[in-house]
Parts: sequence; C-alpha cells; structure tokens
Amino acid sequence: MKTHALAIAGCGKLGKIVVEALLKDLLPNYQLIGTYSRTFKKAEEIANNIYVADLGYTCTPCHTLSELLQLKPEYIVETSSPTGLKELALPALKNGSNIVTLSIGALADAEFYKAVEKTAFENNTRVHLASGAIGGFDVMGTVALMEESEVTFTTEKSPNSLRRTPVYDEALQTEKREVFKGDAIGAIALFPTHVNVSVAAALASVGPENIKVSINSVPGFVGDDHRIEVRSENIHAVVDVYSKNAKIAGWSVVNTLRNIVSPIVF
Ligand SMILES: NC(=O)C1=CN([C@@H]2O[C@H](COP(=O)(O)OP(=O)(O)OC[C@H]3O[C@@H](n4cnc5c(N)ncnc54)[C@H](OP(=O)(O)O)[C@@H]3O)[C@@H](O)[C@H]2O)C=CC1
Ligand SMILES: O=C([O-])CC(=O)C(=O)O
Repeated sequence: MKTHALAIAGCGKLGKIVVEALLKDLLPNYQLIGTYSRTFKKAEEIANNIYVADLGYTCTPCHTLSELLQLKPEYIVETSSPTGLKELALPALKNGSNIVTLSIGALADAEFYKAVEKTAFENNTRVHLASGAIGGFDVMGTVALMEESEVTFTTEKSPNSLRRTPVYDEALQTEKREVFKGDAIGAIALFPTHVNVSVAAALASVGPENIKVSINSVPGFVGDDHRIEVRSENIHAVVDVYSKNAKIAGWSVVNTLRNIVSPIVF
C-alpha cells in the first residue's frame, strides 16, 4: 500500500480530530510526519501521540512553517486560521505539498485565490476544500454550470459564539437578531474565523460577491445551523446542516483525505 507523508499545520481542536482518525487506523494510507502550530507545545503534543502509538515512523514537531516544509509532506492539513492559510498556501504549494483546508475564508480574497490557483497549477499541486460544517458542493457546482441561479446562505448561531465579534451586545442573549446581511466577502471580513462555510458555499456556486448571506443570533441556541438554498429555473436545492459543535468539520478533513486515495471517489 502506498503511503503519503502528511503534516498538520494548526494543532487545535479540528487538527486533533485528524490525529484521532489516524490512531483509529481510519487513514491507513497516510503517515503523519510533521506538525506545526503557533504554540509549539501543541505541535509537540501531537507528535508525542504518534510516538506513543508506536506506528513505526516518527513525527517531527516544528517551530516554524519552513521547518515543516523541509519535511516535504505530500499533504498538509491546514487547520489553523484563515490568516494561517494565507501564510502557508503559496510556500507549501511551491514546495510540492498539496493542501487540505478548512480555513476557506482566506479564499474570499480574489487576489489570493488567483495566486493560489496559479501556484498550484504551476507546481502540479492541489488545494482541497473540505466540506467542513456544510456539504453539497457537488450540487452547488453542478447547478452553477447548468444555469443562472440564486444562492442564499442562512446561519443560526448562539449569541455566545458571537461574543468576541463586533456585533455582540448583551441584548443578544434574549433577543433574536439578524447580525449580518450581505455577501460572503463582507461576512468573513466581519467574522474572520466563524463563517468559512459561507465562503466555501460561495466558491462552489455563484462566487463570494454574489451569494446572499444572512447570519442570525438566536438566544439559547446550541451549535450552528447552516442552510444553503439554490434556486434556478429547473432546480430548487436545499442543504441544511445542524451541528451541535464543530467536530463535523474535523471529520470532513478525514473524509477528504480518504477520498483522495480511494479508488471509488465521491
Ligand atoms: N470550514 C468549516 O466548516 C470550519 C472551519 N473552521 C476553521 O478551521 C480552523 C481550525 O479551527 P479549530 O481547530 O476549531 O481552531 P483552534 O483554535 O482550536 O485551533 C487552531 C490552532 O491553529 C493555531 N494557529 C492559528 N493561527 C495560526 C497561524 N497563523 N500559524 C500557525 N498556527 C496557527 C492555533 O494556535 P494557538 O493555540 O497558539 O492559538 C491553534 O492551536 C480555523 O481556521 C477555523 O476558522 C472551523 C470550523 C468549521
Ligand atoms: O462550525 C461552524 O459554524 C462553521 C464555522 O465555524 C466556520 O465556517 O468557520
């Protein structure tokens, strides 16, 4: 069986899910050879998990991104932040590494998107956008090719998840409110780490400047509900995903990694 050298950049909650999957032998085609995170200790903890599991190879925790790239990983799981993806994408692609990312919000920047596309193309590498806390990119892409469509993205969130954002005030604890209405570029600018999904749905369909995004704070709400609706002359598609927490996003990276090496591809 061919094994692929894997690295993780951003060793937080979702990166750890990929490690959990490796240790459960759900990613038998990959060896985690390196980790990197802003806080070195977190990269070290994951590398230590691999050491303790005695998988027959070593995982090197890295202090810098360039140290990670020197390990020449074939795939880098990027689970840091949209800023992290901006720092990592071009050097990683030039280094011959493919990327699986959840920090899709970074790609709302059209100039960055173009540079990523060009660099990946020139270096024969690819960027895989994991489905994260949503799904249905296939339907969205298909309809976008087929005919003109209108795509709306409506999210319900708990007020607590908006606490460290500019829209938060205590009244949100008792009052339902639409806290953002606009396109995906405006949404990710206001909530830089909370609405990667809106950018992902937009990139899969009508583009970040054309999708209609509505973000709603609902008192007492637990988790997130993302509802994407595509309407065109022939199609009415609804993708509605409720998730109690963000675990689904981590597992979507695992699913993407499995799909990459599977002879039967979804
Ligand atoms: N597409 C989707 O559906 C979803 C996407 N996301 C995105 O996934 C990513 C990971 O989320 P999650 O695991 O919950 O986040 P966490 O905060 O738990 O983990 C992120 C880790 O990455 C590190 N980090 C952050 N920025 C950088 C950087 N520039 N360079 C290196 N390391 C960095 C953090 O370091 P430190 O510990 O020092 O802060 C932290 O350890 C985020 O971008 C988030 O926005 C999240 C949920 C759903
Ligand atoms: O879990 C979610 O609601 C999605 C999320 O944080 C994101 O898209 O960044």
